[in-house]
Amino acid sequence: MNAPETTSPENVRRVACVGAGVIGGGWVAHFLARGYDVTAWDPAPDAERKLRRLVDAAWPALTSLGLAEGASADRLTVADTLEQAVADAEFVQESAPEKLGLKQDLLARLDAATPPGVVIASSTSGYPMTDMQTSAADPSRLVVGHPFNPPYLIPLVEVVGGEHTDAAAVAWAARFYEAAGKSVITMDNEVPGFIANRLQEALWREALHMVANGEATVRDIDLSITEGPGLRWAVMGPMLTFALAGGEGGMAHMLDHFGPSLKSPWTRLEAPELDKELYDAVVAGCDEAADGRSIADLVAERDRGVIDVLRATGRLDREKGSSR
Ligand SMILES: NC(=O)C1=CN([C@@H]2O[C@H](COP(=O)(O)OP(=O)(O)OC[C@H]3O[C@@H](n4cnc5c(N)ncnc54)[C@H](O)[C@@H]3O)[C@@H](O)[C@H]2O)C=CC1
Ligand SMILES: C[N+](C)(C)CC(=O)CC(=O)[O-]
Repeated sequence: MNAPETTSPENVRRVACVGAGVIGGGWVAHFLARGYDVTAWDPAPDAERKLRRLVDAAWPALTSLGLAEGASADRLTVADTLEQAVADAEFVQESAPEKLGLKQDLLARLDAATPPGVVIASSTSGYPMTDMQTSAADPSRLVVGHPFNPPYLIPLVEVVGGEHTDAAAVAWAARFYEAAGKSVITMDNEVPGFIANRLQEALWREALHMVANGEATVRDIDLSITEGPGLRWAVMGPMLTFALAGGEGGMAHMLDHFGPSLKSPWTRLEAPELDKELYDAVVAGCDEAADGRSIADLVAERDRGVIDVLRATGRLDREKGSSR
């Protein structure tokens, strides 16, 4: 970074969130619950109303998890301009739409307006930072901090820099997210699609094939995960889960036994064409699966379920030991 960092990651008090939709709003709720002062900016005319509604909807879940000392939704300020939002920020989280040109311009604007030495993270779900940092005067402080929806409940953040990012900025961001209660995976190189999204997209691609081919309904696909592997994945990842499939022989036996099936042609399908038929089938299938529940109902149901899983697997107890 061009200037020495002004605040250590553990001492950050003021965070700016730029872009306040599903993810930016989720970040705002998370940082507020962790006791930060948060300034948000979003150019949409009704952004403040939507943001406060999102925070209000998340607050009961966050309260049941336990708020940091002094945490309050009143510590949110919605700024009139991007420049005002970041003027005093000690960390900036960008969560604008996933459009490369927009991210390039926005990160350059943020870099110009944010105090020197302050790390700026993008929530991008797939662009490499090398491609996004092209217009910034100081690209060295720009990192990816990829969250999972909703950022106020799902702990994981994937952190990685670009070719022009200073390694110190990546390390600073990882320490900051950890101090803010997140679980961090730091990548040394720009893995295409990061780690978790590569895995999720592989599953998603196969699910779309099955809907397109009439092999499974949207409901079958969701049930196959929630009543099947998804239950195990909340406890152990796919690697250790499959090691147990090898019995006492562990992963070695699992590979000897089932390794050859990896060569089956269906295990590496190309992405299906997202034509109107498939699009309509997936949207209609989700409406049917929602069974009259609104998006707000589903968000509340998801949040309750995630909290139950975090609690049942001891993650909340572990978190109590963290600094915030
Ligand atoms: N939706 C998801 O599940 C996840 C999304 N992400 C990433 O988070 C970012 C935001 O995605 P969502 O929140 O889903 O989108 P969204 O559409 O819900 O929100 C985007 C917000 O950005 C605002 N915006 C538009 N132009 C802007 C600009 N020039 N500067 C600042 N804000 C601007 C919009 O008014 C809107 O409120 C994307 O990079 C996406 O890839 C990451 C993880 C999960
Ligand atoms: C759908 N998505 C690719 C934007 C999802 C993510 O990036 C992470 C998540 O929340 O699953």
